[in-house]
Amino acid sequence: MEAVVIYESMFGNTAEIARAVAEGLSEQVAVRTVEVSATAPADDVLGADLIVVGGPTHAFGMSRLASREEAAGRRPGSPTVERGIREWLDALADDASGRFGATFDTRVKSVKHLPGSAARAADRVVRRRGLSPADSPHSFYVEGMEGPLCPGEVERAREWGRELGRTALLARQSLS
Ligand SMILES: Cc1cc2nc3c(=O)[nH]c(=O)nc-3n(C[C@H](O)[C@H](O)[C@H](O)COP(=O)(O)O)c2cc1C
Repeated sequence: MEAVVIYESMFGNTAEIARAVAEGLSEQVAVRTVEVSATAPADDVLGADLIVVGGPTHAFGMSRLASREEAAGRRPGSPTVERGIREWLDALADDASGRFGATFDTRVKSVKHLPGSAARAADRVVRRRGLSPADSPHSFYVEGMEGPLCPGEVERAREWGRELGRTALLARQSLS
């Protein structure tokens, strides 16, 4: 069983969560962690049974080029990522169907009551692509617009990774 964690991150918070999720997963399954702009979706998911996708919440949903440019403007030297998880999912072929999928995001704790979440938006696309959800979309919280992560979130992400690994393994065993 192999998992791949695909992530997008402008300020490093989602990257840290992605690494923690991968750490948790690695207790159960083989795992690769891939930054979203690094390669093409078809190569990223090759051989993966579980695809975990995460990114920052921008303007109540997944980032767009304009919101990534706005983020980059806040922190000189940060990358203007041409491709975020929205574009990555758009380019993911329908033949990824039949695998397990899970989504996560980071977002600001003080506006926790607001409905917008990149993870939920990504989850809708993942389902449309025919992946079977391994869990509900998960949010991890940052203190302010640029972070840092709230206390305990890295540990929570590691635990979620463990759970995902267990769920995906059990689901695959029950299918075979
Ligand atoms: C342009 C922009 C729009 C944002 N919109 C939201 C939002 O709608 N809701 C929210 O909770 N956080 C919002 N944020 C805060 C981001 O979620 C936060 O920057 C992100 O979690 C940090 O992740 P990263 O370090 O991986 O980039 C926004 C940030 C930026 C730069």
